[in-house]
Amino acid sequence: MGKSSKDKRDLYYRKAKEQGWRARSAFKLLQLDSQFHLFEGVRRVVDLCAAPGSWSQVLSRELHDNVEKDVTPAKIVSVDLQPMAPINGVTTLQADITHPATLERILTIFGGEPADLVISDGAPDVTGLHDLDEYIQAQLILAALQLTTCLIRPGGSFVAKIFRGRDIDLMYSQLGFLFEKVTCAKPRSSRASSLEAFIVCQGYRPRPGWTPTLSDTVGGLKSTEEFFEGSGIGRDELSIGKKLNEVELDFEERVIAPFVACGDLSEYDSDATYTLEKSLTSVSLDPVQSPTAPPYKRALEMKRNNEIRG
Ligand SMILES: C[S@@+](CC[C@H](N)C(=O)[O-])C[C@H]1O[C@@H](n2cnc3c(N)ncnc32)[C@H](O)[C@@H]1O
Repeated sequence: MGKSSKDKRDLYYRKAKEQGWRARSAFKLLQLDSQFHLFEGVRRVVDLCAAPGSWSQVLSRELHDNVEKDVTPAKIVSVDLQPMAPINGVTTLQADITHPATLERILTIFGGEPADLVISDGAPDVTGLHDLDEYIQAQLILAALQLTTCLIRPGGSFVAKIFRGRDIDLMYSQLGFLFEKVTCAKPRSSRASSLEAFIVCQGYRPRPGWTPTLSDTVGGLKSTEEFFEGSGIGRDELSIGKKLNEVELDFEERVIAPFVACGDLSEYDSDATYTLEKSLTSVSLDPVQSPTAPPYKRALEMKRNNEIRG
């Protein structure tokens, strides 16, 4: 389907074309970096769910092409189910982030050294069934987080796209067990009408003695409880965000991540009213053909068992 005239009017879409970015999402990462200085001191970085590759282009420019002559460029690994055209200084992997072998492939490229930064702009195909879409998106974030905890060094950072839904306070509180600082950021280039935002998690600090591990079955993510097993964090503590969501509490008692807007407002195109990214618009429920096959499989099972509505 061709671009509508509304798409063409979008400022960031036009700017991306002019500046040679593969997608307008490049500006989201640039604006997040200008707010949070994500790239400072980064030697190894992973871009999860990276196709078509505008975030990887940003990483390539900032951490490879533009570094001083006497500085060794960072190692950049980009992962997506879709093939990606090559980018200077970037190793691309066509792989599923929910597959345990993907972790080994990344670590091999890093020579067994941990990453300083993991970013994830993951989005599954939407089905239009709200509960199903929310479930699959949550699974993708959980997959990115589980992979990240097996990959990053203490003190490292994790950035991921989220859609601010019902259980978001729960996620913030769980991330609070893993990182010193968790912020929810909405870059100016992210359409105002969209629920999209980014969690910026800084200062990874796993509990002493806890070694995070992935499930060894394909697409078989660990549940949050299984994942945190052995960390000393109890089930009650893990569900505290949810509990707090269910009752009206005084504002200070709720676990709320600071919310910041970033980027320069002056050029913001208020005309852009649509909410879905290009990659979110196709619909596929085929568990084999779908780019997010493992989560879909589980989601379809859940739908069959009437565990979710829609
Ligand atoms: C919004 S796009 C990413 C855009 C990218 N950040 C950029 O700047 O060009 C979302 C991507 O998530 C990928 N994706 C979805 N599920 C995935 C999975 N299980 N493993 C790897 N990639 C996945 C899709 O293939 C899609 O390319």
